[in-house]
Amino acid sequence: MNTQLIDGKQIALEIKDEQKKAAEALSLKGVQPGLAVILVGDNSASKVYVSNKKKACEYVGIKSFSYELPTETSEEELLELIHTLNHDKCVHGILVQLPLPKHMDEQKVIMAISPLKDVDGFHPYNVGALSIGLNGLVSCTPAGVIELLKRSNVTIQGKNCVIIGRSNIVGKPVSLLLLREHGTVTICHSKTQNLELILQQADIVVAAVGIAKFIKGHQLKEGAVVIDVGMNRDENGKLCGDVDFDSCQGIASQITPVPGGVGPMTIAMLMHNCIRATKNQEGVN
Ligand SMILES: NC(=O)C1=CN([C@@H]2O[C@H](COP(=O)(O)OP(=O)(O)OC[C@H]3O[C@@H](n4cnc5c(N)ncnc54)[C@H](OP(=O)(O)O)[C@@H]3O)[C@@H](O)[C@H]2O)C=CC1
Ligand SMILES: Nc1nc(=O)c2c([nH]1)NC[C@@H]1CN(c3ccc(C(=O)N[C@@H](CCC(=O)O)C(=O)O)cc3)C=[N+]21
Repeated sequence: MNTQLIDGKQIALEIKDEQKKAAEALSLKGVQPGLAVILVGDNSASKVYVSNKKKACEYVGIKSFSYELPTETSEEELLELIHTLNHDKCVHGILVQLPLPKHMDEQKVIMAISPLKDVDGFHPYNVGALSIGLNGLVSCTPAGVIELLKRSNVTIQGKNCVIIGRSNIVGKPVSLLLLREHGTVTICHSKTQNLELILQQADIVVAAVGIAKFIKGHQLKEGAVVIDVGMNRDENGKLCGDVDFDSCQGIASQITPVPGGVGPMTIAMLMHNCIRATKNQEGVN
């Protein structure tokens, strides 16, 4: 079997180009999309993501408003800032980079964001909308996984989809989206028994475990499509996924690399969500 690479960087670029066109069309109507990104504390990984998001905004034509707050910021101050941004007409999207410092209640902070501006799709309103099939804002990484599959001509309907991981930000929403696309969905987690047996049945595998090279090629069914959400460091400090990429060669039919797979799609879908949120709030198409 000849294993094909799913080029997330390239597909993300296509999506950013589509959003750039949409932003130009909005500009002709006198509308400039705006995204506020809030970073609390100085997590170095978070800083990289935040700077990637700013670059993407510049490329697409979204005005970005950046707030870098010290670790000691109180929860009340952060809630106050979110409140102000909720009412700011120039801001159509609000993203609070996670994780937050330990003294803050993440759920409380997320719930303070207006669901209309919740471009991360983390607010319970948007999570609920997804679970009952309403058209809310969908979380960026899960939405990116679906776009990768669709744009690589992978059929989801009727296929056995195995998701490894059940977190609120990846595993669970990916499962709901695959179900919405008529996949037959199995969600695995740390208490799952016989993971190997389940994996052998999978036509589509989505790995969101957070363990470097957790899944090996010999565990897959011949021809499986593999989407690797993981972002880990290997023993040499090199960025790697949850899937042992090399051992999947010749077994998987298609696979995403890390880096260059799901990561760039997360940013592209954030741009997509910002444009959508802007259109909704401005009442334009
Ligand atoms: N590319 C991107 O844009 C993004 C990448 N990521 C990356 O994706 C990965 C997952 O992230 P996230 O969902 O936040 O991680 P979490 O740590 O929140 O969740 C990990 C999930 O994996 C499950 N798990 C852990 N060990 C095993 C095991 N031995 N067998 C089966 N399941 C197991 C856990 O099960 P249980 O629930 O039982 O504990 C849990 O549901 C990370 O590497 C993260 O860095 C995350 C977000 C965005
Ligand atoms: N509120 C919030 N929303 C998020 O969407 C969010 C978050 N918090 N906290 C952290 C995670 C992680 N995340 C990534 C974004 C881009 C890449 C990305 O661009 N990755 C590149 C490589 C980047 C590098 O070289 O380090 C790639 O995979 O090719 C990865 C991971 C968004 N997250």
